[in-house]
Amino acid sequence: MTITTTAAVAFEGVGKAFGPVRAVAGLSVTLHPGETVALLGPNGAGKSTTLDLLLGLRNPDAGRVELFGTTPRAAIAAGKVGAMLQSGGLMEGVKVRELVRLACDLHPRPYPVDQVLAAAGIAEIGDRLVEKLSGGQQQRVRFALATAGDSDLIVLDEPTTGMDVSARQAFWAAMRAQAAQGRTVLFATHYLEEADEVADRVLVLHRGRLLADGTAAEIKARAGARRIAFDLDGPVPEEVLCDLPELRHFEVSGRTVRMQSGDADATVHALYAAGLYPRGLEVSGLGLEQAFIAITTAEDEDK
Ligand SMILES: Nc1ncnc2c1ncn2[C@@H]1O[C@H](COP(=O)(O)OP(=O)(O)OP(=O)(O)O)[C@@H](O)[C@H]1O
Repeated sequence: MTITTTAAVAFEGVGKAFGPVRAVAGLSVTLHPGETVALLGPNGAGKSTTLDLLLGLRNPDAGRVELFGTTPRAAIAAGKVGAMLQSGGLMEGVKVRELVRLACDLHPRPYPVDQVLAAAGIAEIGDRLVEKLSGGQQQRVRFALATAGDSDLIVLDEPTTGMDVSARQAFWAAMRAQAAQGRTVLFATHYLEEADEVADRVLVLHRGRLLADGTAAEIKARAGARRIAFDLDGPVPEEVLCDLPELRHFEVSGRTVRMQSGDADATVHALYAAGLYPRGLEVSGLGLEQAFIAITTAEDEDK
């Protein structure tokens, strides 16, 4: 892979181990300016380690990380990157406005404090002490710190943890406004619906490796499977269901059967051939969440 100076983020063969655990293993990926990218993966997939490497908070054991054609540290020193990390505690004993003002003062190309507070939806709580805020409000303050100036790349590690549904929606509206200004946005999430709704591109990480890279629609298609649901009039003969061709998974609830199949036509045909008469038959594509489970499960079975 050639690293070009136009890439916002370039990982080339990056590895990071903690003792025997390979947190990130041979990761190569390029993010282009203006993309909104979700980094999706289960617990321990390597998302936070990837973001730490990207921000220069850890050094890779192997490979190279570049932001805008330079080292993470240089890019950060130049104010090109705003980050909202999962763990970082907020300074105590200061008011929201004071903390945001400090972040603005530290940024080479700061925005006015009031603008930052308003964009993050915390203008009304500027006079509150940071430690008195709810978890969701603290997340907004972290977001304000990440967007205190004119950065080209915004990195967010599970930014909506602790937010309720309406706070989440408001947060993503603010984030979209940032992306609409041409910034590159990279966020780690467990929430598949967020990746589906917010990101132009989804990177699926599992055991430190990149399992899939594409639009949410491509990831769903890549999982290949279709969802089949129907009711049966009589008792459900699970032994017959087990033998259906291409079946990946099924669950029975009362007389309702839900299954995933690699070839819905073959599975449904075999259902009829086995003498079963499904009622209310529905065949549909997988949601992103099911696609994600299908991809990561297939990977585990290959081991
Ligand atoms: N400082 C560390 N020391 C030892 N092992 C670590 C350290 N940091 C991460 N790991 C391990 O590396 C792997 C990847 O962890 P990482 O935190 O990057 O995953 P994650 O995808 O962010 O998970 P989560 O969604 O739970 O935050 C895990 O197995 C984790 O236990």
